[in-house]
Amino acid sequence: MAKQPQESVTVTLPAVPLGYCKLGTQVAGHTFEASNAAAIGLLQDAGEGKVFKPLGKPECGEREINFYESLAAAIAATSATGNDLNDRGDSNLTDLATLAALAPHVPRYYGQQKLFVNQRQHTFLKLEDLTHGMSKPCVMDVKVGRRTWDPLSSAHKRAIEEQKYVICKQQLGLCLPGFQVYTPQLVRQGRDYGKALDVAGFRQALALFFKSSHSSSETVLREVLRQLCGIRAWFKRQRLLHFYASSLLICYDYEQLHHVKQSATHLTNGHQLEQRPAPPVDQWVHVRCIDFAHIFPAKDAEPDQNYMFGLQSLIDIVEYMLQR
Ligand SMILES: Nc1ncnc2c1ncn2[C@@H]1O[C@H](COP(=O)(O)OP(=O)(O)OP(=O)(O)O)[C@@H](O)[C@H]1O
Ligand SMILES: O=P(O)(O)O[C@@H]1[C@H](O)[C@H](O)[C@@H](OP(=O)(O)O)[C@H](OP(=O)(O)O)[C@H]1O
Repeated sequence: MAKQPQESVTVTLPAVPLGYCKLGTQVAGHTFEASNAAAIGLLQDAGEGKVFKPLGKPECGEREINFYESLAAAIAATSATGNDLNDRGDSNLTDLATLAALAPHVPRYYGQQKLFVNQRQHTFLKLEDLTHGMSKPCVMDVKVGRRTWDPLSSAHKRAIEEQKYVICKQQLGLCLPGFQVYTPQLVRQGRDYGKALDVAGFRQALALFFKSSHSSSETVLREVLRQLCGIRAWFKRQRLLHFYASSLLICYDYEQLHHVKQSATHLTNGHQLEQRPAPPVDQWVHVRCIDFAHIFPAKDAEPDQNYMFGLQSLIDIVEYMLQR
């Protein structure tokens, strides 16, 4: 039988549902790959302000869903009982109140959503887009903790994790899998850049990200410090969970730096300026805990020293930048 001529079809991956696209501001984590239909990254919807995170490996997805669902249940229980769960002497209720207190430091969760991507159905977590409304989003993903392997990791996974970002991880309890910043040109760096950094390089990357030479960087740094201290206060209080390989996502809008500068000029020389005043800083600077794929119950109700060590290093670096 004569062979039919084959039509060559070029499929551009990812194939995503109408109204969705790749999350343009994703700086780290699992991403789409042009020639691998199984590689799935984060999606965003058209202007709705939500991101969609794929569940990934089954055990990771299950832990992350459990985390967000438990947090949602704790928030519901706390609001139903008028925020007085701590005073009732019931340890379960106290735990719910403690967990609920993490909510301001985590992206809002809107449940699960199934979407067809690359011709297969995947489950996604629907989350608040921390960069929503930013015209020039600067985004940094900082992974926290000297130890980034969880208690169920194989010896192989443990070895892989211990060989990455070695200097920063061991000395600071931090690593830098990716960031993007406007300078004003958009500069993006990924995991290879982060893996090559020593402590001085890590500090320089933060100086670049926060534009420590820019006159408005103090406003951003003070707000980042305030939010980091809020997260530290929660970790000091809680004995429920240990976070492995979890990140802090730091986002701010480069565009707003000019408004801050103009408001400052307005105040100092008394002239009327046409420009709008800057919105409140917590509307365009966000620091949130993300990535709960390796979250585990705290063993023997111990505090999460591994996370707190890294978090304190980041706070020390930000405080140092503010003093200069
Ligand atoms: N709520 C959010 N809003 C905006 N961007 C987000 C949000 N969550 C995640 N991102 C973006 O996606 C990236 C990856 O997120 P996340 O760490 O949750 O994914 P992951 O694939 O589990 O990562 P890893 O490979 O480290 O396990 C972040 O660095 C950030 O750029
Ligand atoms: O920092 P890198 O070099 O990007 O390394 C990745 C990072 O450690 C992720 O946390 C991990 O995903 P999990 O959290 O899902 O384990 C991923 O494992 P994977 O390649 O097995 O997915 C690693 O490749």
